[in-house]
Amino acid sequence: MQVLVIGSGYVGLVAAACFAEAGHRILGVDVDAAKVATLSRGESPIFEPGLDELLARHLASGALRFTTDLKAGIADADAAFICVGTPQSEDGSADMKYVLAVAGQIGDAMALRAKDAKPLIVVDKSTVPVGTAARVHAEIAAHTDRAFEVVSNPEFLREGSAIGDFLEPDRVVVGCRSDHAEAVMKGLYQSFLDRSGGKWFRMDPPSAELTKYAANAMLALRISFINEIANLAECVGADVDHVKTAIGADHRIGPAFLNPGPGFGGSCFPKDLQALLKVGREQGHPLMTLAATVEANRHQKQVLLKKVKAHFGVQAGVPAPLKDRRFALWGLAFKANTDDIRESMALELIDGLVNLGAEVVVHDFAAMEAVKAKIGDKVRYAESPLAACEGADALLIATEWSEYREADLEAVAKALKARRIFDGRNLFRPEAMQAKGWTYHSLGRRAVEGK
Ligand SMILES: NC(=O)c1ccc[n+]([C@@H]2O[C@H](COP(=O)([O-])OP(=O)(O)OC[C@H]3O[C@@H](n4cnc5c(N)ncnc54)[C@H](O)[C@@H]3O)[C@@H](O)[C@H]2O)c1
Ligand SMILES: O=c1ccn([C@@H]2O[C@H](COP(=O)(O)OP(=O)(O)O[C@H]3O[C@H](CO)[C@@H](O)[C@H](O)[C@H]3O)[C@@H](O)[C@H]2O)c(=O)[nH]1
Repeated sequence: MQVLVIGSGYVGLVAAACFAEAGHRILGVDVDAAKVATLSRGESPIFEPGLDELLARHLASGALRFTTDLKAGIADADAAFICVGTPQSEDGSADMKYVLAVAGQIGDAMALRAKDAKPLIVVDKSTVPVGTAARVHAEIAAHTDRAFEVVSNPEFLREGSAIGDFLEPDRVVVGCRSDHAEAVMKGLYQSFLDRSGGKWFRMDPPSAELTKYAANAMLALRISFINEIANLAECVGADVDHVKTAIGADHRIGPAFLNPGPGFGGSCFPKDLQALLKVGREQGHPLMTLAATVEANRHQKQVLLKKVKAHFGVQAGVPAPLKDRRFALWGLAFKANTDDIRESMALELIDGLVNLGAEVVVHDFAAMEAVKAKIGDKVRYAESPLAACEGADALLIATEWSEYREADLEAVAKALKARRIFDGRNLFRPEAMQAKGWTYHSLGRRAVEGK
């Protein structure tokens, strides 16, 4: 099949590369000429494991090309995927300006299609509020009388494991109203489902649109829930590792997405939750569990800083109480295996420490450049995890890169001023740390004090 993929960000690039992998001919489109030039040279503008290889292979074979001009591929396209951003507006709602702009551009370009061409399947893959398929339809129809149908096909990939998620999906959700649209979508996805054993769900477009928000809301709710249980576990002397393993063994609950952390971040949960809350308010149906999820996460993003403040005896009203302290911070990305720092808790932690007068030396395996561009010399940047620890009063861990878990802690201890770790990802067990003389604070397990 011939496919236009409009928007070459995390979702568009992964979709383009994976559809090419499935044997389709893909034209990736982006308004950002610099990004298109980078991609056309075979370089990926984002860090996503496995993406570089797929891009290189399919650019070389000619199955995948990039352009700034969507007209270049519209005449022969079977489907056109909209994968542009839907950022949060000031009132919390999803900003639809990029999606509707693309709809207008598709409408204009439709004149290049033959009058008797099969209907173009316009696929909305961006995360959008219920009713968007109808809005996109109206926008395109205002520009053309050529045949088309708008389909909602929400994307569930996670950054950091996006290629695997796309090639082997748990499920594909397609909101459409015709068998022709369903057949085109099956043609694109069937080989992935054959490989993963994933499920195919055809439904109406509004249900597909709501499914995306409901999935993210449920996942975020689980995280806020386990974070609250972790915080409570500390108060009552329980260990959240035992609790999460035991509740996760109930097949109705399941073990995934029950890891306490320093507050969820990223480009999706925070904005999608706000967008769904806004829809609830507009409908006169406030979503109470979701509001609590967001509030619990706001609190959670402060938990690690609170532990640091308590340990170092920071008192309210004392100016720059940490002015003689230096902290090493491992992890800047909102989670491991990505360079994305959108809504990363690490940035809030840096703000909190710097406001208290502390010096912060940071390390990350992929997100250093993004942080440098955002906050410049507010912190110092270390070339290695060990270098970050040199002369620091404590090590703070915000992102669960596996290399951190496997670090040589004896070398870390030599670099630090004291054996002291505040771990926002529970990378180590408290007993093991205590046996080696560490002061070790983590989430939902007892804190241990070294000698
Ligand atoms: N990032 C994720 O993990 C993820 C996962 C599932 C769904 N989503 C959703 O997918 C959508 C895209 O997210 P993303 O993270 O890929 O965004 P992104 O910001 O990384 O990429 C969007 C791209 O669209 C381009 N663009 C904007 N207007 C354009 C136009 N008129 N024509 C062509 N290109 C245009 C931008 O230049 C940019 O490269 C959002 O709605 C998001 O919520 C994201
Ligand atoms: O047990 C867990 C799992 C995740 N997180 C945090 O939750 C956030 C989101 O993580 P994750 O969901 O893995 O990353 P995203 O790439 O943001 O993916 C989410 O958002 C995407 C965009 O909508 C969806 O497509 C995905 O299905 C959905 O998982 C991150 O801060 C994680 O550190 C935890 O704290 N504990």
